Amino acid sequence: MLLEASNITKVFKGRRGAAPVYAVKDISVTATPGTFVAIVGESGSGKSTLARILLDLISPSEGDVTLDGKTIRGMSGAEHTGYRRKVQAVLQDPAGSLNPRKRVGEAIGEVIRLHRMARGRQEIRQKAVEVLDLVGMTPPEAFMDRYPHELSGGQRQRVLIARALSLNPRVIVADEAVSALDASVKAGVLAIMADLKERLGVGYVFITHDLPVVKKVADYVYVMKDGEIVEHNTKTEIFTQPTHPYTQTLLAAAPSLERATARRSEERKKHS
Ligand SMILES: Nc1ncnc2c1ncn2[C@@H]1O[C@H](COP(=O)(O)OP(=O)(O)OP(=O)(O)O)[C@@H](O)[C@H]1O
Repeated sequence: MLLEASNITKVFKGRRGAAPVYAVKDISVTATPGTFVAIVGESGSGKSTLARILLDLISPSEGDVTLDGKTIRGMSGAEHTGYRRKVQAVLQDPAGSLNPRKRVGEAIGEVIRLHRMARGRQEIRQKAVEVLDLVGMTPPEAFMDRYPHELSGGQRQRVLIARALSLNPRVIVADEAVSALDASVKAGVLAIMADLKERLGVGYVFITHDLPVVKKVADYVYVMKDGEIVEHNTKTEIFTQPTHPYTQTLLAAAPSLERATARRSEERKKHS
């Protein structure tokens, strides 16, 4: 399977007579199952806009997204549904993405039922247990009846990954999916994602401003700045021989960013 965004431009109307905003400009990205692709860039560089386009939530102004050569805009209703199953989202803010009134088992079960991934209460429950197990929430039965507020941030993020997995996706688009988590929890969720890549062949388009995370898990990296991709290469090349000045600046700033993040996390712990 090959997911391709080709020459994508997205223009938003300027607010109250302001000039139009070119959120992404003529960018091309590819993703495949079993590969961890990272899109890195600072705030406002267009990463989330690209994520929303890949997830078929908004349409590009120019360019096309294709899955195995078939463009999204040419897809029938049934093909769209298939696309949205194969390309799943795991977004930031796990608290906001889960309905506070639904238990974990229900939240996952309703997605399974809606997409007819299993039939009947027993089979649906079994599938939900299976995906919770896959994300390391063990024993899964202990989590099925919990509400989101009874889970930690890392556990909520795992539930979101489990819910996405219940649809057997080939690629998961993860937008700042671990950014809000403390370092050790973040490492745990990333380890699960890497494990799913190895065991199930899931691919990722992993959107982040967090270079240490990219260094840890990515296979291939796209660097975005002001709506453009300024450089893309294998992770090793990006980290050892960055060619674009912007990538070099990002890398030079990374160690201090890492220290600042660790400091913030320490301070949060002290105050909590
Ligand atoms: N619906 C919209 N209408 C107008 N402008 C928008 C809209 N969505 C995004 N933009 C603008 O497009 C640009 C890129 O935004 P985007 O959210 O994609 O960047 P980002 O790299 O994901 O940033 P962040 O990490 O802060 O979310 C920004 O200038 C933003 O203000």
